[in-house]
Amino acid sequence: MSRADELFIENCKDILSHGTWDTDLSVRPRWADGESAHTVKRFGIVNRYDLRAEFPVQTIRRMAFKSSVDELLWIWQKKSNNIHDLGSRIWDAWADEAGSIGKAYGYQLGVKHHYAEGDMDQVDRVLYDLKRNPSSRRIMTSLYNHHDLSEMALYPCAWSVTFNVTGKTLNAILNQRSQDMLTANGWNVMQYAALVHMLAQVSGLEAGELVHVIADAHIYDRHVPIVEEIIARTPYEAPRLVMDTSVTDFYAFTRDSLKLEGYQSHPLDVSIPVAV
Ligand SMILES: Nc1nc(=O)c2c([nH]1)NC[C@@H]1CN(c3ccc(C(=O)N[C@@H](CCC(=O)O)C(=O)O)cc3)CN21
Ligand SMILES: O=c1ccn([C@H]2C[C@H](O)[C@@H](COP(=O)(O)O)O2)c(=O)[nH]1
Repeated sequence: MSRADELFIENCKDILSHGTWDTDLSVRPRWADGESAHTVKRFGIVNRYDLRAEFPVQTIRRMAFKSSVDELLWIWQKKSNNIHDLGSRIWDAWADEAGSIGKAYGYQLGVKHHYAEGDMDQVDRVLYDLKRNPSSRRIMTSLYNHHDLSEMALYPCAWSVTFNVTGKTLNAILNQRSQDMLTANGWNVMQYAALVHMLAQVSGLEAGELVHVIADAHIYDRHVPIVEEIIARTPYEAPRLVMDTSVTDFYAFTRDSLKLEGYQSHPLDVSIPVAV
């Protein structure tokens, strides 16, 4: 069975049986009908995915792999904060009339900073260090810029990545302050796993481990029946990730450069409501 399923099932069972509900507290997120979106949560979940063993994609529910890679490229490659540059509608609820989500995600990665080696944005700094300073312990990105929080439609959730080169292997820690388990756990894991594979390929490295650290891992009240249904299913084996190996420049990847070969999954007939 896919390791991504195993961990998701384990995490959700833990949250549902030992989690803490915020039903008695006032909360920020709302459902489309205006009701408060409450959650049950566990604090401090750490999941390790060995990308050498298999690609971490859930099979207990069909995952929109290409769409998740498209969002990742929107943030990391296009460095855009405008939904008109995104292929899906997943950020529509947070965009203004011009399509902007404010100074969040892609905007932060596109800001140039001054370093001793020259002016670069955070992505180019990572690409530079992976090639020229692989022994560095300072290869990391951060979207959580307090100076700009008041101008972000939503504060960054998957907010920091620490890269580490060990031998010829590229490992990464994804730090996430808040995780909507049903909507985005599988989504965030597969897109950041894809990022590690892409960065490894253009840096002459092999993808190693993805460590996912989640501070607040929660399940929304209206998601509980859907989670219960999907975690009772029997997972399939993980598919194989096939990458276009001719790509040597991170900026040349497209959503079609990565494919899942032999992806078997269970269909999900209901649509998942997303709390805004
Ligand atoms: N409450 C909440 N949960 C989130 O996961 C979340 C937010 N808000 N706000 C910002 C982004 C938007 N995210 C989203 C929102 C929707 C889907 C979603 O509907 N995914 C579907 C269809 C994807 C497609 O259009 O292809 C899926 O099946 O994965 C995924 C991530 C993750 N983030
Ligand atoms: O990549 C993402 C983006 C967002 N989320 C979820 C986590 C929370 O449920 C909401 C954000 O609400 P906050 O009150 O700001 O924590 O969005 C995610 O899981 N992954």
